[in-house]
Amino acid sequence: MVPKFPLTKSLKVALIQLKAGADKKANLAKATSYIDDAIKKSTIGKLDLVMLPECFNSPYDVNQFRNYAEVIPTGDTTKLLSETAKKHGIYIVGGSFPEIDPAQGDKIYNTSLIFSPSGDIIAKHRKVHLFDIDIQGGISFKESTSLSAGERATVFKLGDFGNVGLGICYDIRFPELAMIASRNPYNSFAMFYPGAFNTTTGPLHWHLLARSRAVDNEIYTVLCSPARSNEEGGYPAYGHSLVVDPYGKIVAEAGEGEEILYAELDNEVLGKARQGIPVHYQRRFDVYEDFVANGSPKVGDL
Ligand SMILES: NC(=O)CCC(=O)C(=O)O
Repeated sequence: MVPKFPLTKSLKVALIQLKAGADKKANLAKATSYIDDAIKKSTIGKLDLVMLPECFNSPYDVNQFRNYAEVIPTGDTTKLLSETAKKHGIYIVGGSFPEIDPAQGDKIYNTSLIFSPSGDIIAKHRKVHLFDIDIQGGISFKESTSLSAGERATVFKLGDFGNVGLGICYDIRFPELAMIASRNPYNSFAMFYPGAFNTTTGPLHWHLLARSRAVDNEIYTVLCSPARSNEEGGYPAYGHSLVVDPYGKIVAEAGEGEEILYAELDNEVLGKARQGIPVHYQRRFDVYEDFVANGSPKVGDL
């Protein structure tokens, strides 16, 4: 008998691995056209959710974020994603895009929005850990030169399916966000990460991190990347959008180009993983602290 676990029914998803260019209008048109196509051509039956990658409406470039930034909820990107979710009656994980917040002195954030099938925003996550790295002979990137960091973890209710945690790309390197989302009282069944790893760090850690967060927490991890760009001087996104199950097994993986990736998050698999290998219930909080229940992590959805 499979006990009752946090994913109440299977969730059918499509991940849109697309390449964004300099023209914002064209990026938005491409995203909606891919969403329409994903729904029309679904190979797994009726979809519940469609996900976009990190920075899908702009180049991934610290010098460009301010030029593409929009106020939420009045900006074009928010309006378009809301209309698209409503038109199709589907959840949308709106990748991420640069947000400008006039209430915070015009600070810019790397922000992800989740839309319900009626077009309402049900969650908003501002990237908590900014991507500041410098690998000799590899890649240097410093998001903090133009972006500000979010101040809280994000967990939201995905209708009847259950709870989900949300992070953006570099956030996946910090196990705490997934740990917070998967433990009581949040008890999420998945972490969603729009993310743009690159050709240096992707081969090193993309799969390892997705599988680690999945197996540590016995949850699904869902990572949606931009397609690889071969433009001179552009950010070399890794591609390989990925869905990993609670055993740490890859259930779907994209290549490097533009692609729609379909996957089903199976509630029975999640139940069986937790039943068969019950680490989820064997933690020794008498030996080490349950920092999620006893501490007070900052968690929100909007
Ligand atoms: N967009 C990002 O946060 C990139 C993160 C990344 O590539 C990494 O290695 O971490």
